[in-house]
Amino acid sequence: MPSILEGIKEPGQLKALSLSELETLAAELRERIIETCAANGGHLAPSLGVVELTIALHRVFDSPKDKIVWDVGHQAYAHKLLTGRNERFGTLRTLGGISGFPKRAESPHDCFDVGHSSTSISAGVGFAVARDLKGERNKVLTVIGDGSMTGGLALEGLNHAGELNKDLVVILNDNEMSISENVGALSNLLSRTITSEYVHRAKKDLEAFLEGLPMFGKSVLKIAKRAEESLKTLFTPGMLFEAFGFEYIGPIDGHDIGKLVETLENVKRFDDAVLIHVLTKKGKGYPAAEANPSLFHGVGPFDVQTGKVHKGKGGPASYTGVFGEALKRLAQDNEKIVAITAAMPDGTGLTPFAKEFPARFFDVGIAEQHAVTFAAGLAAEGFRPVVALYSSFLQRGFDQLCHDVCLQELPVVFAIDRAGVVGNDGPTHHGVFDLSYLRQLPGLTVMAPKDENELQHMFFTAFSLDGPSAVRYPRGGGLGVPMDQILEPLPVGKGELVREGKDGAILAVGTMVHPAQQAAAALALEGLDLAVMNVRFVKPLDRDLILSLAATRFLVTAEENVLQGGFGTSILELLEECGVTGVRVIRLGYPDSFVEQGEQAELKAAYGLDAAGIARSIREARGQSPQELVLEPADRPDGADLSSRP
Ligand SMILES: Cc1ncc(C[n+]2csc(CCOP(=O)(O)OP(=O)(O)O)c2C)c(N)n1
Ligand SMILES: CC(=O)[C@@H](O)[C@H](O)COP(=O)(O)O
Ligand SMILES: [Mg+2]
Repeated sequence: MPSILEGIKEPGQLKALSLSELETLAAELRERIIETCAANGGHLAPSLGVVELTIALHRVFDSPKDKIVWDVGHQAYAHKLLTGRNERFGTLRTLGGISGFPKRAESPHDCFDVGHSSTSISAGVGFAVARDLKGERNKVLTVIGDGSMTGGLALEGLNHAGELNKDLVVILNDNEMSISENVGALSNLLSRTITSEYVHRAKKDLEAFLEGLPMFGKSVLKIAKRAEESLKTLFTPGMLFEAFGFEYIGPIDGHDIGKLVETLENVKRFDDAVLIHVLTKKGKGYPAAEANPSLFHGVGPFDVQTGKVHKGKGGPASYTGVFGEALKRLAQDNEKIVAITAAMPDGTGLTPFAKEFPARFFDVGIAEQHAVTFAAGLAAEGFRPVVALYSSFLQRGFDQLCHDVCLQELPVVFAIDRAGVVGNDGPTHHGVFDLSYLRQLPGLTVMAPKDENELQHMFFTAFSLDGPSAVRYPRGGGLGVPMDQILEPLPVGKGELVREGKDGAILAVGTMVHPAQQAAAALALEGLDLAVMNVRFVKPLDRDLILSLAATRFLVTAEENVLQGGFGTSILELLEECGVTGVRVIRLGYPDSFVEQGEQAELKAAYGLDAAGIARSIREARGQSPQELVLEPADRPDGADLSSRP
């Protein structure tokens, strides 16, 4: 017998289902989500937590006329399955497949593209105001997690929405988790257990205070005891959201479809700003994910039966891990070093530091802007903060980087992880803009390591500088190079010539150095003798070395960044500035379009940023016919004996 899910081609069909059929559908959705994430990896725990909520939303409202705006969008798998994408769901997060996030281009039911957090309320206010200006009638519903609610943008949205008091429903999906445990005062307020602890503590403090006053006796203590109930009422999330101008409903059980449907039916009739506080369990329905929601937040392929995540090939330590270890070592010698993350202690490799130096570690929640300015304040008082963020999330903190750090020349170190393409998370998460937005900032030193050993020296260098600095490095494993035990500062603004050559030079940044060496080795066999420079410092540039290489009259720049305003552009600027003419410059990088999702290697190959692609571009530029590039096993990072065709 076909499952209920197989029969759902569009969400309107949910209206005909009974409560028990909806419950069966919830189980089928979970099964489909689990099997797909087990094969492809994905945001399993967030999506499992909102299965009932998603069913209820589609049962009560009429998408796409009614707008359902997901925050982050990593929890929208059930939404995708109920809106005509069940058959293609097996392609989730793969090249050319279904996106892991809502995407307008993918379905009319995805009304807003997303991937970064805390955008839903602002977007929802936009939808609501647009609706009213156009004189249309539809509901606007935003679904935001407790973690995403800690982002400043969400609070800006709430602030505006409450004042406008438009017909807007904000659903707060409170699972008491961000990727790791949620943090911050707001999270404490939302938390059911901590709320009651807080009330208890407040009561105890009041009692202690009153006992200390001789003129008050036991009778006042009795009053204080009675005050406990009033305190409970006082310290509720409702109070906060009502202060923002929202009607507060909840908290309600987010796994009770009947209750959710009933609540949403009631809310459908309101035309004010309403906030529904829904309590859910992250990972609901899959024991391994319930037990370890952080691991299963965004998980790689795993075994469904055992819940064991498949190990990769083993391989070298990740750049992230090397950063974390190097930072610990540096912090042992320098007590002024403090570390800051915006809700990603594991992802940025700061967890070991946090364990060793709990008082010097700060998780500020999903608050990149605050993270950067907070670091600036610390630096102004003589501390040496490192702000560890993913490249694409640092985009949020650009003004703070410019205005609060660089303008004041404060020695804040930026550990910019996930630079370059990140893989299956796709365009919202690729870190392909940072070189462009970093290199324009006066006084900022910008480094990119060719391997994980150089990464640790770069952090040593960064902490030895008097001004701001950034080290950008990719997602995933290093090259497996030997690691120096003694860390040393690199000469600032000096590159490294890793291969000599008289016919031209490849100027390669970070992850591009190794493939550039491979390409140069292959082209040497064809009679083309190219030098390779490990750029190391995108800012300040090693002008002398670059100008000496320009004497060959053929320069190729290679970077994992968009070509617009990136490293290659800086070379054109340098040549123009120095009046150097007659040099052919080929710039390799990502184009002026958003890079799609796919495996990192697939994407690099597709954009000509692997060894084969670099060699191909060089041959084409020199008018040579395409040839097969054969890589020697020793040239490959994994040592595998493979050939790549350009
Ligand atoms: C601006 C930004 N910073 C960081 C992230 C990484 N990130 C993705 S989901 C997430 C936690 C979200 O928590 P919550 O909103 O409570 O959703 P849950 O996963 O608990 O359902 C974080 C930190 C992001 N997507 N966007
Ligand atoms: C949704 C989100 O932004 C994060 O969960 C992100 O997917 C994490 O990616 P990494 O696996 O690179 O840490
Ligand atoms: Mg949460």
